[in-house]
Amino acid sequence: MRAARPILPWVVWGIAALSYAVAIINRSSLSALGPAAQEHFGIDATTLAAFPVIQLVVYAGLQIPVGVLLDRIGARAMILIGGALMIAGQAAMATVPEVSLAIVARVLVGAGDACTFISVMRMLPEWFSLRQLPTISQVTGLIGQSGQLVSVVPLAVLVGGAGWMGGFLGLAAVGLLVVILGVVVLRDAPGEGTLLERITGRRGRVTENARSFADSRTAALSAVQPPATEMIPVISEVRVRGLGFWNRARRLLRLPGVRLAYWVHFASPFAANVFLLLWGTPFLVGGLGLDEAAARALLSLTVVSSMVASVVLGPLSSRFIERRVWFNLGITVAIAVVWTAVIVWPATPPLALVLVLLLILPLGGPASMIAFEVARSHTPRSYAGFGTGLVNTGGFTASLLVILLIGLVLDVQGAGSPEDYSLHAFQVAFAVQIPFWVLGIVMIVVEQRRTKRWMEDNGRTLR
Ligand SMILES: N[C@@H](Cc1c[nH]cn1)C(=O)NCC(=O)O
Repeated sequence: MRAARPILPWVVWGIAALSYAVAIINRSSLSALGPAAQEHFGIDATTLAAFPVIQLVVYAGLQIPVGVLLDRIGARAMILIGGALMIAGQAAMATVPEVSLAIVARVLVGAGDACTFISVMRMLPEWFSLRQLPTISQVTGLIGQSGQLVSVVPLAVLVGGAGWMGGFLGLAAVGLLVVILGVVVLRDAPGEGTLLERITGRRGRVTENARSFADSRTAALSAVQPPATEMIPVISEVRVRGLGFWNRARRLLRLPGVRLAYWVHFASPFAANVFLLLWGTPFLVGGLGLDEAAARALLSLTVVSSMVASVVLGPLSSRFIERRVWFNLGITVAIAVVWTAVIVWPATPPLALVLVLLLILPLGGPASMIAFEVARSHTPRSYAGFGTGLVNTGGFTASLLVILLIGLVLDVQGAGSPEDYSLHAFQVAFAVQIPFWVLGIVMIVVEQRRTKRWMEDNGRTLR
């Protein structure tokens, strides 16, 4: 008799993905509330712009420490700690009277956000088969990114109706609800208990009988090979006493596959992040002369395009595992080419070209998820958190640098504020992306070759 298919992996994944969606809601909670925040704290636009930058700095800066901690205390604890930090941050945001304290609140939100995504990604391989993982990861990204939609309309409506304090306390309450669900449901791996079970000292039947797709011996799964991470003995699984951070980092970076994953994440998502986090609306309105409603409608196109790409790329990169890096590279090159066309266009670019840009640009987000697949294939298991955190810094450092450089280049041209914006100034400013694409694309090609050679030399096949 065939054993029933396990349900627990789906339940654990559902709460983990929900935690990530809440992290994104918290991350983007100020995106539609700029004027409300300015009015509430009495701040100018420059101070307002500091919020997303500080948050990104905190997020990117914490990826590696969070990754190291993740390998020590596990994904369940990190997701719950992340949730608690975000609740504290949003409760503080709701109640503090001064902008300096609001920045501290934002740092808490950024720190909690930094704990969430890579912990969710670390948890998935414990519950799903290698064949399922690319699709599950993409859908996780899709669910998370849909959190952005919540912060745009429902949160703005909530703050409009219940006021600043009511809105942000409401957000903290949603976070609390999801953390409570996490305390009851999240488990690092089959057989490991929930936090509630740890606190009460009682292990329930669900934990005792837990099975995952990763270890079940169904006919479909028996064809799937064991994870490559188990097979790469370059780094000893034995914890070496006193092995310091830099030593670990050096050992990890010696693996060409890990470096490849880093550059894959570096090259693909920054253009979309930069556009969606800060410079998209100013460019569409101040550069192309569209009205705000048209800009919003065009920006919503990016969400649709990103969702379609997530659904397509997961199964594709699972089916054609040898080509997954080329899918990422193809998307990055397409983004670079279309953006470059907009940048060098001698007059106002035609609407058709802008539409193509807005459809191609968001593919970088789902494409960057391939980096985590590459990292998983090449990172030894006990370094998985560290590796995921390291890879995740790629896209976010690139995004942060490009956001700052665009602002700087606009300022240098004397076009730093809305009344001075011009198409030409934006075209020059957005050109700062070009060296980032060139660097990313060259490094992907170089590291892809090195990885291939390394695998041949070590008799490995890709899994
Ligand atoms: N590439 C993004 C996630 C994504 C998935 N689909 C669209 N974007 C990423 O790296 N996310 C990390 C995070 O913390 O959100």
